[in-house]
Amino acid sequence: MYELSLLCPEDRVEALSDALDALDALSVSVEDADAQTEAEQALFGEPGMPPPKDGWQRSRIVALFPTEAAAREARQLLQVQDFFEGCHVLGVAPVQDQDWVRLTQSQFTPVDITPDFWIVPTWHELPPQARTSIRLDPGLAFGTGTHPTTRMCLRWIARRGAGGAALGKVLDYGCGSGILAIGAAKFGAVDIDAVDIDPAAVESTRLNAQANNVQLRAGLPDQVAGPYQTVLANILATPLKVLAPLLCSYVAQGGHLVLAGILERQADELKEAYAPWLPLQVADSEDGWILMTAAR
Ligand SMILES: C[S@@+](CC[C@H](N)C(=O)[O-])C[C@H]1O[C@@H](n2cnc3c(N)ncnc32)[C@H](O)[C@@H]1O
Repeated sequence: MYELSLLCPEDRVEALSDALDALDALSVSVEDADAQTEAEQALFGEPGMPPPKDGWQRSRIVALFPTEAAAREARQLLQVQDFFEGCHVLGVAPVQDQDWVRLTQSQFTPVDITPDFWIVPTWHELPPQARTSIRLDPGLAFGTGTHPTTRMCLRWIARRGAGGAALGKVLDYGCGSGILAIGAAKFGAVDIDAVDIDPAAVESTRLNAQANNVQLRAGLPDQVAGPYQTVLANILATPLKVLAPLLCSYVAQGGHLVLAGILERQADELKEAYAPWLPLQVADSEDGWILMTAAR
């Protein structure tokens, strides 16, 4: 296979990508041409905040073609179009044949949450020390066990569950892949709701629960039926602040609220936002992220 690489300004990305699709490119990918340089700019802000930028200043577009002739023909056709003004051809080059499945799989290896609790992709053997495990492959929804926010929530679940304290009825609010809900089931919870605003996450949670022989109810947030002994929410600081009264109202007497997706510097604003309902405390930290918990 051959790849045609182009450099273009922000306002040409869509036209060029559409044209490459129309020219039967097998795939088209768009990258920040200034990534890892002084000129790199943030593109996404937190949900609820204005995005810092609509698109990258300069993008590198890479289109894959089955033959060199097809890649060169696409280059020639594009160069004479009006919308190509301001764009540049970086080159046409062969792509090394690789075992892409093996390459992708090699990037996802078993992850330890505690010495004996592991997240393991289905194509890997279970590590011998994994007394408890979640089988999970990377998919459309967030939550593979590698992100510090997910890991801290799982550690909290494992500590509490392994310590003999019942997790009781559990709510995983913003379930993504369902990893926290499945983790709670692995540590003894039997009555579990897992909800997300993203239908793809709900579907992913259902499939991952099935693959792990776990019973839970996955759905949209309107299916929440509290109160719960354990409320888990790994979202981000801004939505967590907006959700404060709602999430606190779901926590049963004697229950626990566990929040992640919060940066160290955001601890005070979260404490303040939750103070009318529950006294949040920092319970764990990893790589600049913190876990905040409260008991009712
Ligand atoms: C960071 S992911 C966490 C996924 C998983 N629970 C974990 O810990 O890895 C956050 C999830 O929250 C969902 N989400 C964001 N805002 C939400 C809201 N207001 N209500 C419910 N879910 C929300 C997103 O769709 C996403 O799947």
